[in-house]
This record gives sequence, C-alpha cells and structure tokens, in this order.
Amino acid sequence: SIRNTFCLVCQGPPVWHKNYPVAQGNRQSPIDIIPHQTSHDPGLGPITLNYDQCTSINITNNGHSVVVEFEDPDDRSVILGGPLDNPYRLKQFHFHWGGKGCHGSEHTVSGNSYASELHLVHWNAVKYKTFGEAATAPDGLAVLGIFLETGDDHRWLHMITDALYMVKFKGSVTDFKAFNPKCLLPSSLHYWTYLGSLTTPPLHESVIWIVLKEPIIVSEKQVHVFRMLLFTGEEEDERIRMENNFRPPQPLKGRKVRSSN
Ligand SMILES: N/C(=N\S(N)(=O)=O)N1CCCC1
Ligand SMILES: [Zn+2]
Repeated sequence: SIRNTFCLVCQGPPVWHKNYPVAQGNRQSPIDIIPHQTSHDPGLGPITLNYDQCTSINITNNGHSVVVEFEDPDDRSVILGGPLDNPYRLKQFHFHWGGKGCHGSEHTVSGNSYASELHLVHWNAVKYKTFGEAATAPDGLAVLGIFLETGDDHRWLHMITDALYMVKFKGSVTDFKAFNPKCLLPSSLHYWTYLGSLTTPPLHESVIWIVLKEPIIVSEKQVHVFRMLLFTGEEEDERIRMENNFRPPQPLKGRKVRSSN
C-alpha cells in the first residue's frame, strides 16, 4: 500500500496520476499566483467568516497532515460572500509545511513559497447532503488558504503546536474542543480566487480556492514543531518524519485568477 502519498521515497506527487488520472486535469491545485496577471473583478465582494459558534471536536494525524475536525450538523461555522453563491460549512482545517529551512506552502506567489500553508476546508451543504458528495462536485468545496511566513511567534498557533505531541503517530487522535480558527486569520481578508482541486489524492476538481494575500507570521520554532509529527504509525518499525507534505504548483491551463480589491 502507498505508505504516504507525499514522501518522495515512497510515492510522491509525480506518480499520483497513475492511480488518479485527474492529476493531469484542467483545474488542478495548487498553482503559482502571479499578482499582476490576475484580473481585478469589482463584482467580487468581500468574504465573511461566521466562525463564532465554532465547535472543534478533535485533532488528528491522518498520515498526510495534522487535521482539526469540526462538528458540522448545521451552519454554525460558515464562509460566505466573495465568489461563493451559498454559505459553505467548515469541516476541517490542516497544514502543509516543508523540511528544515526549506519552504512548504502549496500555492506560490510569483514563484515564491512560504514556510507553510493553512487550509480551512468548507463544503456546500445547501446543494449537497454530505461532505463526500460535495467533494466530488465542481462547486462542492471552498478552501480558504492562508500563508504562514516565519518571523515572530504567533501567540495562538501555540494552541495547535502544544497539542501535536499527542498526535505524533499516523492514526492518532485527541480531543481538541472549542478552538476558533478566527485567531489564525491575518488582518486583511483581501484574496485571490480561482477554480481548482484537492491538492492530495483523490485530487477531485471540486474546490473554489480563496487564497488570502496577507500571510500570518509564525516563528521558525513553531513550524519546526510540525516536523515532530510522523508519516508512520506507532506499530511501524521505521519512523518517517512528516515534512514536505506539499504538492508543487500545477499548470494553470488557461484559468483566470481573480483578485478582490
Ligand atoms: N486535499 C484536501 N484538502 S486540500 N489540501 O486540497 O485543502 N482534502 C482531502 C480530503 C479533505 C480535504
Ligand atoms: Zn491542504
């Protein structure tokens, strides 16, 4: 079995197309965003994040990333506005990061990558009955991407990094209640948006991407804590450090990237 889908030694992005031909599709993610080639669309309104009734449940190591999952029985945490025709319900958030000193974001800006990238995954619960159904629909998911740039400590990211020792091994999970990801947002919600895909298998072309222009600042030490996580499970004799779990930019294939103001 593919032990982990990022590890270059095992089975990395270059071979995903064998099992997932959509990897070579026309709306794959991530992409390199070139700001002066994006089109400013005055019809693009601001996005709104209604996260106040947030109900995080747990934090887990799924063998590809560390994921904070949310209860989603109703529209208590939603993203709306911008390019979205409906409110999209928060399902989970997770991160992508690099190895020591190298970069780790998935989207790049004029070829430049950041140390890490946070993805807040939402689904269109107005049109679809389940997340799984939405995940295969062209307008099923909306992922908010936030860049993490190294600099000073981020006071709230500690709440995440302090919990990582509990989910070191693939398949581990621990309680993680009442965390509101609003504390991980930058001051500006200006964004780029384009039609793309999941960046890990099954790579469904079901994501409306909303990538914030302003990164949040976290310390190198905080990013380094993510690297204590393992791709491997407790029962495996070999321990493979979880790092470089990012897919490189994919061909734009003629897509337009729009910019909020
Ligand atoms: N690849 C993914 N999200 S991402 N990296 O495209 O935001 N997911 C796989 C299943 C649920 C979310
Ligand atoms: Zn992601």
